[in-house]
Amino acid sequence: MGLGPEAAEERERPFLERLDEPVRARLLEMGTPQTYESRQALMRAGEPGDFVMLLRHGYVKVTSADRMGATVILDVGVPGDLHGEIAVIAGGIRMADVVAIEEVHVRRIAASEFNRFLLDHPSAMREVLVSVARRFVLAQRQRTQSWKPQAVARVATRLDYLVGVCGIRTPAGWRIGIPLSQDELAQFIPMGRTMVAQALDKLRKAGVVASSRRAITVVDREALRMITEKGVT
Ligand SMILES: Nc1ncnc2c1ncn2[C@@H]1O[C@@H]2COP(=O)(O)O[C@H]2[C@H]1O
Repeated sequence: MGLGPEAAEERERPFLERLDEPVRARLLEMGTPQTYESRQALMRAGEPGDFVMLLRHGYVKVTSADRMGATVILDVGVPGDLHGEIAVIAGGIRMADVVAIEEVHVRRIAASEFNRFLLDHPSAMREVLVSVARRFVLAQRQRTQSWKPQAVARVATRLDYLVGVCGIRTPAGWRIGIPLSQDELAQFIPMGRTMVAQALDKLRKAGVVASSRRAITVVDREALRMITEKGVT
């Protein structure tokens, strides 16, 4: 997938899926399995990075606090994603919290073991680099989009991204697979909750999305993508 400016705001397939079979099998033998309950932190900002986590089942959110102390969701993580690589590679502290959205199963791999694995498998090293580069590109895009004046266009952009990450095809359209609350959706855009509710209402009335308390379905993705560019009134 290209990373050009006109590319949709999508990310690569999860890290694990991008590895060749023998390398993937080797990685899956490493570390120890662990389970986290919904809302439990897998790792916390500021802690030393002495392990990485390979997500095997369930969704997580990567969160940080803005200058006023409000929580911002930087991204969501899906099965196959790798977390904690930044502090492990840079040898520093965690840059964000990673929190379970539902019950999650991971493999926790010690930093020393993971670093050895990367040296032994240059193709995996490259894929870690791809993940980090991709996050960098998305963060830059998000930052430049935060001044998009149209609230509806900003909400539409994030919904389109979520469809790319965890969309489930249903007869009614693309259901967003991650059970995000309205507060979490607001933290992900990021935008005030009331503005998000108003934007969702406009999208609903335009026949682009259908939503209930924790489930959003993108009924018309083409129209959603048009709105990410032009907005609606
Ligand atoms: N903007 C981001 N998007 C996606 N994942 C992130 C982002 N920032 C941090 N992470 C992940 O969250 C982890 C927190 O611990 P690390 O800093 O070790 O490594 C980080 C990445 O794996």
